[in-house]
Amino acid sequence: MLRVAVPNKGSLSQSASEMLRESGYRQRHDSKELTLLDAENGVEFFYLRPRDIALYVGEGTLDVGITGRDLLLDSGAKADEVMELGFGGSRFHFAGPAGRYAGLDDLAGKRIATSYTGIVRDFLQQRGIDASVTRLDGAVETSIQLGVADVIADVVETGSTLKAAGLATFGEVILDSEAVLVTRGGEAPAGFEVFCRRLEGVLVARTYVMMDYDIPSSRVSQAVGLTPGIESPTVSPLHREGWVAVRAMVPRNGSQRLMDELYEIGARGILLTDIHACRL
Ligand SMILES: Nc1ncnc2c1ncn2[C@@H]1O[C@H](COP(=O)(O)OP(=O)(O)OP(=O)(O)O)[C@@H](O)[C@H]1O
Ligand SMILES: O=P(O)(O)OC[C@H]1O[C@H](OP(=O)(O)OP(=O)(O)O)[C@H](O)[C@@H]1O
Ligand SMILES: [Mg+2]
Repeated sequence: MLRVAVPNKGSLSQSASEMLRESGYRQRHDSKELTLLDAENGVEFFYLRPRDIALYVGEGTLDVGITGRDLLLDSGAKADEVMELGFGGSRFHFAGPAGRYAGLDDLAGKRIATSYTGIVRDFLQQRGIDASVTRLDGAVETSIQLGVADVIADVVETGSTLKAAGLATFGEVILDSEAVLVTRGGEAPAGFEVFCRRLEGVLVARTYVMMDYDIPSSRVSQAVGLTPGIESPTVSPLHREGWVAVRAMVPRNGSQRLMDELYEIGARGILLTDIHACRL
């Protein structure tokens, strides 16, 4: 049985369960359920705080986990990132009252509030910056107004929370984060490869669409240059003399522009269809 940790609450929880469901696994229907056994697929899911997930995996108590890259690094756990999952994207930034701070040089001697003390302390140490770090559980933006800190270091997604608090980021992005799959390294546990392949299948199905079109044979090499597919496109004869049908996976982004270009060079009957799952 592969033992998998899944975020039970917060920004990553819903998308993680959705991805697992799309990968063909059972997921809980009630957010109070703490574990769920999917015996048919040989997986047991444990719903845990995303901040704790890398620790369980690093200790070897659980085999695989879904968490944020920022939470993994902050934990200092002996777990490794093995796959980006394409959701839960955020940037980790220093921020202060808008207009007051110009760059990281301004951090020296300041009081920094954050929920991610591991990341912040490592960063300050690497840069040789001397500043004090206070750990807060959340709502760190308010700590400046209340006089507890001069600067915060926090997750920024849309930036609307910072703006509402009259704060602005300064300096470079400390970390680009997203949801990732983590394991402990060493020998892969039984069932791990199948689990990864299923998630990869969903990632690819989300990123690609299937494109079909008909084109005169004389233009096929030009068309295939535009839609090379993953291995190579399928080209089949049509009943109509001098025409072929082409089928290839293409990136979802830019697929409308690609349809325009194919039309320009003589393709007709151009169809786009969603892919629901795949194994490459
Ligand atoms: N808008 C966001 N706010 C917070 N975390 C976010 C956001 N968008 C993505 N994330 C990512 O989600 C993870 C944090 O999730 P976590 O559940 O610990 O906090 P949360 O979403 O703020 O939930 P809560 O504060 O309600 O417990 C991090 O990896 C973070 O980068
Ligand atoms: O850039 P934004 O889209 O505004 O999102 C980022 C904000 O969301 C999170 O807070 P959350 O709502 O989780 O509250 P918390 O501080 O209590 O964790 C995070 O800590 C930021 O404050
Ligand atoms: Mg939060």
